Amino acid sequence: MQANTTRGFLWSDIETRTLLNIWGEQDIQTALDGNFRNSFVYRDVSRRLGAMGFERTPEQCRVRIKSLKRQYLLAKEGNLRNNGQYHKICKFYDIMEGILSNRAALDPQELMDSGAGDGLEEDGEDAQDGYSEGAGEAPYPAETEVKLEYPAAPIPIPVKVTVGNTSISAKPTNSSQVAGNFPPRAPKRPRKRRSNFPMEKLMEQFLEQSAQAEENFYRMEEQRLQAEDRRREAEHARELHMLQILAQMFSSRSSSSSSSAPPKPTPPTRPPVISSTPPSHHTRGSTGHLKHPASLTDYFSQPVSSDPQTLGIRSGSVCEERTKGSAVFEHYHGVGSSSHRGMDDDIISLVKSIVPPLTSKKHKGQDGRIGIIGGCKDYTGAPYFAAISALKVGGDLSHVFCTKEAATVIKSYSPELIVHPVLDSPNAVEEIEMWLPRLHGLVVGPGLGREDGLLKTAKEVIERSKARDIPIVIDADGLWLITQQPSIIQGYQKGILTPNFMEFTRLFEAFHHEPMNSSDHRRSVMQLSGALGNLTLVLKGEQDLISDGSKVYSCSVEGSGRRCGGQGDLLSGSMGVLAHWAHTTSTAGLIRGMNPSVVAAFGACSLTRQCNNQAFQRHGRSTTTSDMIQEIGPAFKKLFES
Ligand SMILES: NC(=O)C1=CN([C@@H]2O[C@H](COP(=O)(O)OP(=O)(O)OC[C@H]3O[C@@H](n4cnc5c(N)ncnc54)[C@H](OP(=O)(O)O)[C@@H]3O)[C@@H](O)[C@H]2O)[C@@H](O)CC1
Ligand SMILES: Nc1ncnc2c1ncn2[C@@H]1O[C@H](COP(=O)(O)OP(=O)(O)OP(=O)(O)O)[C@@H](O)[C@H]1O
Repeated sequence: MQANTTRGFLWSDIETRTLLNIWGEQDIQTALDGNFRNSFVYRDVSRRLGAMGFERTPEQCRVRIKSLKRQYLLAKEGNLRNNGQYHKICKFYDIMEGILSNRAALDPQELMDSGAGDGLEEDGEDAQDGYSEGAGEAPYPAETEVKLEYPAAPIPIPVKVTVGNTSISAKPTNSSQVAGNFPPRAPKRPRKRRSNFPMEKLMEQFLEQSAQAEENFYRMEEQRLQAEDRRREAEHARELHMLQILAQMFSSRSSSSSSSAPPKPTPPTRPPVISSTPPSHHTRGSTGHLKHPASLTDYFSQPVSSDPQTLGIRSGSVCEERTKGSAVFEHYHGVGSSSHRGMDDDIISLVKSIVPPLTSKKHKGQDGRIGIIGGCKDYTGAPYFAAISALKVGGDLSHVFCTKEAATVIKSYSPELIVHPVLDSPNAVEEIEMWLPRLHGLVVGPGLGREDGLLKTAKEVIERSKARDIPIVIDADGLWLITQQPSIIQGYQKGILTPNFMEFTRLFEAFHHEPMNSSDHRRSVMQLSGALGNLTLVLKGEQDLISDGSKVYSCSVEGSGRRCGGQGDLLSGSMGVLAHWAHTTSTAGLIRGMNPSVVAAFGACSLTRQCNNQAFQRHGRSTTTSDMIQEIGPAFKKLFES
């Protein structure tokens, strides 16, 4: 028997719909119809579900289907079809109806007649279960560790029914009563009243409330599991960070002790990045980037300040700012400062700290599920570049939401991508929104085009993603949209805009209603970021300038002279993943005094430029974005894992 490896009891609507779609496929139905044993069929169902990004064991799939069939039967038996109540009992009634009505082997009369249990068992799906249905959903063979779809102990469901002015309470003993053994008559009621009582109504209310109780249970379970997930992720991030600090402490100790030369005064060439303790505790390592706290406990327990006012700005210089009792990011570039190698290294070490460890404890999806909104008739390469880059950086799943016409083309580029041909469908927003709860980051714009309908959909998706607090990177045609309606993203702290010079100029002029001062890009970047509500802004170019309105960071990792189209898509796709990692790490309190969006932006810019450099060394003038994508792995390793 297979042990359960998934986390939750609760199936989301989208997960259930996907399961039903798979279960309803012709070959699956045929296999189930024709076979006495069905375990291999559910293995296939589970595998297909996994390919869609939902990890469930075959046993869980089977139990879920069984439960759905029960709900379907209840709704059908309850004869609620005509008054529209059936949806409350069986949310997926229509889909079930569609599948089961096509099932040749299933006699509808038989379905209606089979009062207790599943009522659908004759089709062979459950014939080899090895357990009986009589005691409800719970009874698995003893050795099975599968988490139950329903709680092991039946939930007593108090039912309150109002008839005229009289309230009646009924207490079923367990869920199997709800399922199949519903008493033919309501208990303990005066004969006179019963004769007037609308039995159908009573049953309807009873079923409705039992479904409600079941739903409440699932909701609570979901909340518990989410809290558990967050705790686990924070723990992972914390462990990793402690290891990194330890490694840096050791390396700084060993390099200073291995040196036979007499100790020199500490050169001020590479100032430390992070200080977690008040000035009196500072002990600067001779070679490390981190100002080592007196102890690790101190490091994690200090209060944090990321307030730009607290940090201060000193134009054109590297400076140390010490604020009593606050962890401060100690140096940065003010407006107009030149790039500084030590500075780059310091931010790179922060990027390193957001990279999640690769461990055997994780399951698919935990390191990032990224959505790309883009891909239309004219542009299929851009969303592909963004989506594949997200995977190559270390995201687990990449979804592309594109137009129908673009979908097959994008799929044909790569089996790695999950492609949804929904962007131009009439209910595009709802179709995309179904996936939002599962996405950790969104990239809007690569290859989106500028058709009104598509831009309107993109706008709605951005709004709904903001409501879910999802990091959003906006590039290319997404920036066109923002130029028309800046309020869509203004002030959203998990938003990052990545304009090239042209796109930046359009945005700037839309905001400031005056031409941009092209002699001082730094000032313009800072100004526009401030006007956007301290949103993180990346002006791409010879140097990538990154600002969150309080400081300007410049990324000048060496690239090459090759400017092939699509490099910006590599940048935005990888940034989508890094933004997720940075915000997760920041939530765990592990990036201090630094805006996580800036850390992600800096990481993605460095990576893109490094890829460009490496690809150019191999291919020279013939370098393309695909060549750069091949370099993501080695470049990432070189920058962030060395
Ligand atoms: N393989 C694919 O599918 C790819 C598809 N892509 C997709 O194409 C869509 C349109 O994007 P886009 O960037 O071409 O459109 P747009 O903003 O009108 O820019 C064009 C104009 O801007 C100028 N210009 C550009 N950069 C500049 C700079 N740095 N500095 C100065 N000027 C600059 C340039 O001027 P020109 O050289 O013509 O004088 C030109 O006039 C979008 O969805 C994107 O994702 C791309 O991702 C590539 C790979
Ligand atoms: N002059 C340059 N020198 C070095 N690197 C550059 C230069 N211009 C751009 N880059 C790098 O290429 C990345 C993409 O910038 P680019 O200006 O090509 O974006 P884009 O025009 O939006 O791209 P796309 O072709 O995908 O639409 C930048 O982040 C930067 O790292």
